[in-house]
Amino acid sequence: MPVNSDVPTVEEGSTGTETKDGLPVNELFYSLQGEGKIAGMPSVFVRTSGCNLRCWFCDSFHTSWDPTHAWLDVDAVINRVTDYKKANHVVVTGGEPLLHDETTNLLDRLSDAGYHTTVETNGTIYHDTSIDLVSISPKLASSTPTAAKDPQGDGEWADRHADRRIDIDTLCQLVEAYDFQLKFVVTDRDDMAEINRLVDRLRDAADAVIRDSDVLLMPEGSTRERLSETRELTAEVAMEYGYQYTPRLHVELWNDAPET
Ligand SMILES: C[S@@+](CC[C@H](N)C(=O)[O-])C[C@H]1O[C@@H](n2cnc3c(N)ncnc32)[C@H](O)[C@@H]1O
Ligand SMILES: Nc1nc2[nH]cc(C(=O)O)c2c(=O)[nH]1
Ligand code: SF4
Ligand SMILES: [Mg+2]
Repeated sequence: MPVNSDVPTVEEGSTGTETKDGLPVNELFYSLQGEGKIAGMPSVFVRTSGCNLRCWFCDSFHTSWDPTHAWLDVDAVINRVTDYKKANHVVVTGGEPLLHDETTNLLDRLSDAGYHTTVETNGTIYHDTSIDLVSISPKLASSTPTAAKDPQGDGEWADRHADRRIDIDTLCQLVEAYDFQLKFVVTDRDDMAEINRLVDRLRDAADAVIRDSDVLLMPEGSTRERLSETRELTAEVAMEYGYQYTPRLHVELWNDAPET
């Protein structure tokens, strides 16, 4: 279901989806989970629009930098999910799906209906809801949209992004409440120092065990061409540090096609 309607005006500093009834849905589709511990699993994806961060590399530009969506109520989302008869897994992603209070209702309803739920989140927002796997992707300094890297402006989001991207208390809440994976986007070997520091801080602060196998390294790249530049380096550092490498199966299979 491509969704492309009702584009809001984006004020400076807004998430791009100020409140209205229902959920701002950018796309809803059936694919294979491409990333993480359950990569390969047939899954329905619900992609909400609006984000509190602005990674320069965001592969979902139309949920963050230029949010586009239709407003769907939870019943409508559930109806569309149940159209995919073979799916037992639902991935709720974005944008930042936990920005929207209504996402908690969606997750509770999906769980009541018997689905396994994964939430893909940047780890800056906590909600008490029905999540079987929280896939946390904390954003590293290398994700900051500096003037040189900003995809559409002059670095206006850089400070706000840098201030918001890591919130240790919220990361602790998430790993304490749910089964989790910590999925870091690797752009360069230099990212490893920050990843190790953050994992150490979390191990100190959180009342949950964080195994090396809960730490996943994912190569940056939203195209096959870019992935071919980052994946060997990412595989090497995964072996060096004992963390798990995660592919981006959907990019390998379908490149940057929408609804994959
Ligand atoms: C679009 S984000 C949506 C969920 C949430 N906002 C987040 O960042 O975790 C979905 C996943 O794609 C990853 N991602 C986004 N752009 C990427 C890129 N260019 N290369 C690799 N991973 C990327 C994010 O880190 C996250 O794990
Ligand atoms: N196939 C596929 N797997 C994914 N896993 C996480 C995704 C996301 O955008 O959050 C994603 C995605 O966009 N497509
Ligand atoms: S946090 Fe996620 S959705 Fe938001 S800009 Fe970064 S990658 Fe995109
Ligand atoms: Mg994606």
